[in-house]
Amino acid sequence: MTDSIARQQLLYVQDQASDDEIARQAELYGPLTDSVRELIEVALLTEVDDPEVRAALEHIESAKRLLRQRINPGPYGVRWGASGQKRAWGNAAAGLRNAVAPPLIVECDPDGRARVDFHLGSAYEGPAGLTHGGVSALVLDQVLGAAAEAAGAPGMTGTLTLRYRRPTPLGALHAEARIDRVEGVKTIVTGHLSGPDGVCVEAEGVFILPRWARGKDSAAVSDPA
Ligand SMILES: CCCCCCCC/C=C\CCCCCCCC(=O)SCCNC(=O)CCNC(=O)[C@H](O)C(C)(C)COP(=O)(O)OP(=O)(O)OC[C@H]1O[C@@H](n2cnc3c(N)ncnc32)[C@H](O)[C@@H]1OP(=O)(O)O
Repeated sequence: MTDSIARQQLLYVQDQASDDEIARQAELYGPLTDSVRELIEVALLTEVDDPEVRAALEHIESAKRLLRQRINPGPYGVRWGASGQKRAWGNAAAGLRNAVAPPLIVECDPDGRARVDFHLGSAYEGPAGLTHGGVSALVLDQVLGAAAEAAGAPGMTGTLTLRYRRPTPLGALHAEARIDRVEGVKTIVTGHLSGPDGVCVEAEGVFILPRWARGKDSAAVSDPA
């Protein structure tokens, strides 16, 4: 086994946190993450005068000093608590502690369907006024992957094929996915991302349970996030 695979496995952790402790952390860190996410938008769009920008910067630097006093060297990894509750809180698309995530709160069914209504603000712009194509890929990767995981057939993305049918606006969007078929360690999932005028991006993904995870307790990797 290569070092990088061994390091990757170490970041899947059963930390035995109780449901109460997980709820406490979610209540504490959720608002922090939301505030930082809003800060990204405000920093992008503010038009206040120079002194206000400099004053805001001082406040932000001071908040960072406070938070840095004790810090996980990172990344966050994926953790399971005592009841099996999963926390992928660092996830770039869905992580409760990741201000970069839109975030996606994906609803899943055990038959391998997933859907999410979400909002993309100005921080996700690609072409003027439109969603960045890589962000659409991020969203679809997550939603298709969640569908595979919900059905107990999780995997790493092997191939993700996208067809950008019409420009994706910013704002209120929807994505959904469903398992098309399972072929051994491969799960083939299809889905789309849509805006107010209809489907913007169609997707097909092949999700593969990596060699190192085969034969492991699949419940540990298949609890919906
Ligand atoms: C205990 C923990 C377990 C965790 C596992 C699940 C985690 C996720 C779970 C839940 C997530 C929720 C949602 C998340 C969504 C976002 C996911 C991402 O962003 S993932 C990051 C981007 N993807 C990568 O970085 C992959 C990098 N590539 C690899 O690691 C390997 O190449 C991998 C795993 C894709 C395949 O390697 P091999 O060695 O395990 O597979 P071989 O045994 O060679 O092949 C198995 C079958 O797959 C086909 N295959 C191999 N690579 C393929 C590919 N790239 N595309 C299509 N098919 C491929 C082969 O032809 C073979 O098919 P035949 O069984 O013979 O029919």
